[in-house]
Amino acid sequence: MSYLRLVQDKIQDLSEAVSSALNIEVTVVDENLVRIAGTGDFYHTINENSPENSLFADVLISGEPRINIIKKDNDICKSCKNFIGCNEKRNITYPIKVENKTIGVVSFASFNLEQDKLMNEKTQQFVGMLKHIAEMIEQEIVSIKGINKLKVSSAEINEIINCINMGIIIIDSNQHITQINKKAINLLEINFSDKRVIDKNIVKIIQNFFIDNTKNKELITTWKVNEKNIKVSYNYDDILLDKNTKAKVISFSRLQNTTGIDLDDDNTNKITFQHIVGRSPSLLEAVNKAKIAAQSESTILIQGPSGTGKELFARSIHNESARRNKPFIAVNCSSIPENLIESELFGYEKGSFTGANTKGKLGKFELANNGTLFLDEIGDLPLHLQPKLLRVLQEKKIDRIGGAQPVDINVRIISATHKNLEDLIKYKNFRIDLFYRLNVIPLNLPPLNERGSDILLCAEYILKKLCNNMNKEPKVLAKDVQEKFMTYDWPGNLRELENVLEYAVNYSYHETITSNDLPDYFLKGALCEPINIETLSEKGLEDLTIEFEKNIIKKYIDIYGNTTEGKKKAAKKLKIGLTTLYRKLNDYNLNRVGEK
Ligand SMILES: Nc1ncnc2c1ncn2[C@@H]1O[C@H](COP(=O)(O)OP(=O)(O)OP(=O)(O)O)[C@@H](O)[C@H]1O
Repeated sequence: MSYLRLVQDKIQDLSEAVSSALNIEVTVVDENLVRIAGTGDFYHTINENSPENSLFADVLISGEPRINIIKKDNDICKSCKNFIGCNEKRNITYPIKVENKTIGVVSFASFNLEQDKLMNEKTQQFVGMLKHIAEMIEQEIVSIKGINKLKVSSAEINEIINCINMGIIIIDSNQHITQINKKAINLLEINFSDKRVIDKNIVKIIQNFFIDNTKNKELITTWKVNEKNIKVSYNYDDILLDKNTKAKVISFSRLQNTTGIDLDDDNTNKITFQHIVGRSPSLLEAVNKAKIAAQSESTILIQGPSGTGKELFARSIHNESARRNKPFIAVNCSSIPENLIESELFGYEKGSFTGANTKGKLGKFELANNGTLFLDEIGDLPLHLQPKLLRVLQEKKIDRIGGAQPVDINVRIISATHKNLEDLIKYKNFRIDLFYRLNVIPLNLPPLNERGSDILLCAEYILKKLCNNMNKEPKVLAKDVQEKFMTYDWPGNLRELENVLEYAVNYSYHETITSNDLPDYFLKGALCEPINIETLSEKGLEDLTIEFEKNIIKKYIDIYGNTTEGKKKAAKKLKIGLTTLYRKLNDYNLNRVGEK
């Protein structure tokens, strides 16, 4: 994986902003010549390779900018494999360098006469902007590399790869595993923690491990793990962790086996309605409605605030439906970069995304065939993909990217959102026709603070589970803790309850959990503490802003948990990228928040 890929969605956002401000097209290509971002015509070839004899390759190799290249007159362009298919007129390409090594290029291009005139007139200005963009990207990469360098062998790198919804294994030049993410552990069904895998030769885990030495391909193979055959599609990249350490990053996902049982998602601990705790009328109404819905084939839309159990409901419905032995595939529409959602959902044909010879990729719809597709955070599905989803719902066919024929599909859709879809419809961010198709059976989950004594029932259930998992003696809540639980607002709902209890189980040394064992933020009770004007007078606005930001970040981590998942949630709530959150946690020395 190139470093540019780690910030792909940011670079795409930046390219789109620059393109609309300047009215020219922008693209960024990484050191493997893979297009990372692009606007206009370039957009359609994101993730594809540029030819090896292209202008971009020339800038990558020389490390020098190429200015005002007119395609029809330029020798490199004329000998480029893509000369005929390329509609560019004029181009300025600038190298992106990190520590004097060219790791990619950023390019402005014209595709019509108006853009061409503009580029000709403003060449110097554009070169200056390209230099600036290249430096911005460089700074972002340097900060990521900084983390890598500092913590190459620490949990930090693991946290980053844990955010990726694919199995990731990093091996050194001796084939010893240096990092593995949780998804990989799940997919390979290894029943012990990453600590016992790290430093092992990969063949001790994947007995028949062998890497086909053709780069940039997505390959399909069957790995033997603990005498079990696991069919995967994988690819790999060589990376340089620091000056001397070469590593391979293997990314993979699991494919359906011949029986059609879901292998892609960890649905092994079959969750059913029995796992949904609570007796409050609003919850029971939702459970009863969901049980009836499980017997039908209609689409279901689950609405409710974050952490109220939407995924738990979706899995329960699937596992009690006629599709229970077929795949349950969950997709979080907000965590996949916008430019990748289409290929994630619908897949692509061989050759349409390059890594030119790739065997194509199955989309989530096909992986979920005959089963259930859970579209979480459906409110974040980009507008331009909404008609495509509507078509699948209406016609039960999908169009793979680059595919000639539609593919028949039999998938039940359960979608969920914490957003108010009616509001999104009002502001034209969600199509009303799609809403009606998804919302055949609406399920509304109440927030925890409206479930009355369910709070204590859930607390008891979660406490038992936690003590069991953490090998601790069973614990109970002191009376005053129960009272606090009943009056607290629970903005993070069940997830926050789980986090508060996990903290308490860690820090209580007695059978009874008292207030002393609870995290500070919970005891203070509110997300934002009131501002005391008296204590502010000495500080300037900048210091106060920093302090405020630090407090907010700390409290969100407290609520959502100091885990990768928790950080993802916190970043989402704060509307910042995960990389930004990591940087701020580092800057504010908050990497150990949540610990007393
Ligand atoms: N009624 C319940 N009883 C027991 N555990 C629950 C209940 N509801 C939710 N949980 C637990 O709370 C956690 C959060 O639930 P879940 O992920 O399903 O919420 P969500 O609404 O999908 O959250 P988000 O919108 O943030 O994705 C999970 O660990 C889930 O098992």
